[in-house]
Amino acid sequence: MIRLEAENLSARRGEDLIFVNVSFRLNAGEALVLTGRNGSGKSTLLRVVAGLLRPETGQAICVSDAVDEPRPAGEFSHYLGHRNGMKRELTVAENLAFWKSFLGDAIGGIGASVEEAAAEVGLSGITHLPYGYLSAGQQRRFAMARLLVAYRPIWILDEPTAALDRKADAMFEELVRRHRQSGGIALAATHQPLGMEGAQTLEMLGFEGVDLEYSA
Ligand SMILES: Nc1ncnc2c1ncn2[C@@H]1O[C@H](COP(=O)(O)OP(=O)(O)OP(=O)(O)O)[C@@H](O)[C@H]1O
Repeated sequence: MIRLEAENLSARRGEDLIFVNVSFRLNAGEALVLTGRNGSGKSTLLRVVAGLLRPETGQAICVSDAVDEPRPAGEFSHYLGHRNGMKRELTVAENLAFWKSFLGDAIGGIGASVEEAAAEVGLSGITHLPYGYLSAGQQRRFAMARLLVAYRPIWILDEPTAALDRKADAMFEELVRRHRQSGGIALAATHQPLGMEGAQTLEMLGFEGVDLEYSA
């Protein structure tokens, strides 16, 4: 079992403090949806929790039965941002194999094979193609398959289904639902339902104020 704890996070971009005093706690199977207007700091907060940006104050940690001491949350996290993070000239299989070995499995689980992950995102049989040959929707689906090839209990998702069709939305919603059912945690900035039933919400208020409405 794992738990994600964010304590007193604040972050700066350039000169500006984007948010302050953000704290939340998510247990295994739980989810948090970030809302707020454009520029309010949703992406920034997700990147801080993922360990991609250094917070100005505070920390995001993962507490796991499998490790003695709390670890930075980023070590247990997948981050799916706006970019797909795949090389166009490599095949899908090469891209996913790269991520599988680069990310490795976090303690507590084992990632799917490349072909299993392709099947999960509904795209079996085309992993031999160069990534750049695929449609935008297919490319996005394979970016989602990255979440499956390496085991990470925390999924950090920045508008993951923007520009996807309804069927792909439903597919991804199901992946997130299953991830949570097996004890995973999901953290997302999204306007879609995304398998986030029962999620907590956190409204980012940006510069307008430092108080954050936090509702369970
Ligand atoms: N690399 C950067 N350098 C300086 N400022 C930045 C940088 N990236 C983002 N910002 C600023 O930080 C603020 C928060 O941006 P962020 O992308 O976190 O917002 P958001 O809530 O995710 O917005 P959106 O809904 O448009 O995706 C914005 O004012 C933005 O201009």
